[in-house]
Amino acid sequence: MDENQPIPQSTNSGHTELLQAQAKLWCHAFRYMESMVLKCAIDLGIPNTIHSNGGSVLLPELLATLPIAASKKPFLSRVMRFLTMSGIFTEGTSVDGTTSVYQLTAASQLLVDSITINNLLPFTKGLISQYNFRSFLCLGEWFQNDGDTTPFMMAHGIDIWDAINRDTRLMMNFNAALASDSNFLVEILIRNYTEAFMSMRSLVDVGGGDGAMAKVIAKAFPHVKCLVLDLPHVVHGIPTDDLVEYIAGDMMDFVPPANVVLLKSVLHDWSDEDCIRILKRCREAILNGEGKVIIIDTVIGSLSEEILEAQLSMDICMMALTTGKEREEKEWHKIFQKAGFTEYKILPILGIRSLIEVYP
Ligand SMILES: C[S@@+](CC[C@H](N)C(=O)[O-])C[C@H]1O[C@@H](n2cnc3c(N)ncnc32)[C@H](O)[C@@H]1O
Ligand SMILES: C/C=C\c1ccc(O)c(OC)c1
Repeated sequence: MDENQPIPQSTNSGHTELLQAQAKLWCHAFRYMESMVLKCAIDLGIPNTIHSNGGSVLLPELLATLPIAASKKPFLSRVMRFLTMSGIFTEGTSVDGTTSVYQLTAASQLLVDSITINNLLPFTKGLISQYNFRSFLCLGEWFQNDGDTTPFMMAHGIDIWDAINRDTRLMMNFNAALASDSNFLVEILIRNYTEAFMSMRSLVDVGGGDGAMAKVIAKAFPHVKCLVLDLPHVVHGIPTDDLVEYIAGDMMDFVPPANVVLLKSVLHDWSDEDCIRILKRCREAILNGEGKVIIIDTVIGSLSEEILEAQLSMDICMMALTTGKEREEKEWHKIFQKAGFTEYKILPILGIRSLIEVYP
């Protein structure tokens, strides 16, 4: 056969569309393979290995470096082929034409653990954790249930915040996951939102976790007094820090006073009623009514298909794990009004997320 001839497709069977629909169905039902095989690559340390090898690795080098059993070596190229198809790696042929050479893509560069900046490995691991998978398996049953529960609670017997409270490992992984996301976004913020930081006097990061974002802000803008409010078991596990002050408390009851009140990835964990309650506390915290609330969360809608898919996927994730949701602008507008705020401005400067300034 002539090597340059494409393999003939079944074009005249009269069943092309039907067979394409079958392929679509296989792909859809198999979408979790993208998660599972990515998890496999992370477990084996493949992104780190390619990075430490100078960004490019030959298959035999990869096989020699990774912790894999001799009998499993013939299987690795299939994992790499799959992840190349889904945009995690690129695959080419070595100069001498005898073997494959793999490189990182922009996406897998974010999974390199040795880089402290732009390292989304902890967050990605969090997304593909067993806690999540088990919750998603309960989604159908949850819909048939009238009780006041979440798929996470059905799977694990307790809600996500209690689970984090009881399981130290989960708390460390969860805090590290969110901290990596915050570190990623705050670097973009200090470059693109500089003037706003310059004019701040004090900032309280409500539900600020281990203080990752507050610490970067305090370092970049030393004139801003930074506070972090989180639940007692989160705050008590954190070593004290000269840059930020940690306050243990419940944001439903009290938010310490500040010029700017920050809520990142917090409101999407909660129902509209809970968000209104949290926002009322935040509004009361703004010193002399001079300042604002800054929300970093998703406003559903994007011209980028990939960003929209990420937003709607995180919405399902919030449905499975929490009592929250991702919101469209009109839903945000309603809760701001009900919490007593007058105006807001959406700055779509953070990809999947937006920065929303809300004025008292
Ligand atoms: C999704 S995490 C976001 C963490 C951080 N803002 C970030 O984006 O990196 C939600 C945070 O809210 C905290 N939280 C949950 N309930 C809270 C409450 N009632 N009062 C204060 N913090 C709370 C959790 O402990 C957790 O750190
Ligand atoms: C790490 C995986 C899950 C997760 C859970 C709750 C959140 O609010 C969240 O915000 C981005 C992510």
